[in-house]
Amino acid sequence: MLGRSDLAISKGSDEQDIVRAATELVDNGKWHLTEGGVGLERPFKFKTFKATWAFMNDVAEECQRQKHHPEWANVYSRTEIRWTTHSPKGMSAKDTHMARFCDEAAQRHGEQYPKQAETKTEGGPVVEAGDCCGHTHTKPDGG
Ligand SMILES: C[C@H](O)[C@H](O)[C@H]1CNC2=NC(N)=NC(=O)C2=N1
Repeated sequence: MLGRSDLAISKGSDEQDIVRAATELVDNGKWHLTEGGVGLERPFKFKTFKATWAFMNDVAEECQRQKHHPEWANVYSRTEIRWTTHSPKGMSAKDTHMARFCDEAAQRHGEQYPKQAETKTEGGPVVEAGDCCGHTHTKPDGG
């Protein structure tokens, strides 16, 4: 259970709603709080680059509807997504909404579960090239 003091909440937000939603996403979900509790982030992995891109496209369409953009990175079949509100700075209902949207969209696109060691991220949405350029794929586009 997260408390009010774990989060930096964007001014003008319903604080109880944010604490409740963030608790659900972190304690009962796969998201991590970013530094200072200003946002939520987590890595996603899919079977192919094509599936990853399709997922990111769905997220991008919802971003347009919500007028809210992510901080994200993509390498091959992985994407790392962070939701935080820049103005007013902190976590807002748009961030918790988008995190939930990502969970649902990822399921639709056949999310693969990252290994435990890969679920913790430090310092930003940067994904190591990792398995994208190894010897496991023979097709040039990897899938
Ligand atoms: C006018 C427009 O709604 C604002 O600039 C929005 C756009 N998207 C945004 N996205 C994020 N993540 N934070 C913001 O503060 C933000 N502001």
